[in-house]
Amino acid sequence: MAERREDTEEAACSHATDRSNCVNSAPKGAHARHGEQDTRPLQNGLKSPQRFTFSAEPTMEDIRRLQAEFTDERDWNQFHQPRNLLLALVGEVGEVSELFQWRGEVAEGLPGWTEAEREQLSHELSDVMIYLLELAEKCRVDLPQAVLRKMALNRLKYPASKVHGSAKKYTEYQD
Ligand SMILES: Nc1ccn([C@H]2C[C@H](O)[C@@H](COP(=O)(O)OP(=O)(O)OP(=O)(O)O)O2)c(=O)n1
Repeated sequence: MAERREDTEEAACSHATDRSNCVNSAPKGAHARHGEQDTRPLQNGLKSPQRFTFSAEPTMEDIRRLQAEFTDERDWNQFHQPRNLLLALVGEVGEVSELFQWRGEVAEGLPGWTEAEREQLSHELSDVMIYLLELAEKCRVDLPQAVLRKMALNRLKYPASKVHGSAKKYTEYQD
C-alpha cells in the first residue's frame, strides 16, 4: 500500500508555518543516511522503503555561487544569457529523457539499473539543476523562496481533503 504523505517527516515539515525550523530539524539518525534508502520501520509500524533524504549541503545559493565562479573563470557570462540557459536546460532535460527512453515504466529506486547508469543519471540531473539555478539567477528569481511560495499555492489549489488519491487537474474538480 502506498504510504500517505502525512505519515512522513517531510510532510510534517511541509505543514509547518515557520519553515526555517524545518531545515535540519530532525534529530540525528531520524533520517536515512543522505543519498541512501531507509528501510527501518516508521514509528507507526509502517515500513517505507521509499524514504530518502538529500544532504543539507550544498544549498541552492551554494550551487548558484559555484556556477557563477565557474563561468567567471572562463569568461562565459557573455554566453549565459537567459535564453541560452533555457535552451541548455532543455537540452539537459533531453539527456535525462534519453536514459529513460525505451525502458517502459521504471520503478522508484531504479531497480535493475547499473551503477554506471545511475551515475550517468546523477550527472544529467545535476546539469539540469545547474542550468535551472543559473537561469533563475539571471532572471532574478530567488528560487528557494519562490519554491516555498509556489508550494503554498499548490496546497491551496489542491487541498488534501479534496483531492486525496486523485491525480485530476484542479480545473476538473467541482466546488
Ligand atoms: N557553455 C557551458 C558549457 C558547459 N557548462 C557546464 C554546465 C553543465 O553542468 C555542463 C554541461 O556540459 P556539456 O555541455 O559538455 O554537457 P554534458 O556534460 O551533458 O556532456 P554531453 O553533452 O557530452 O553529455 O557544463 C556551462 O556552464 N556552460
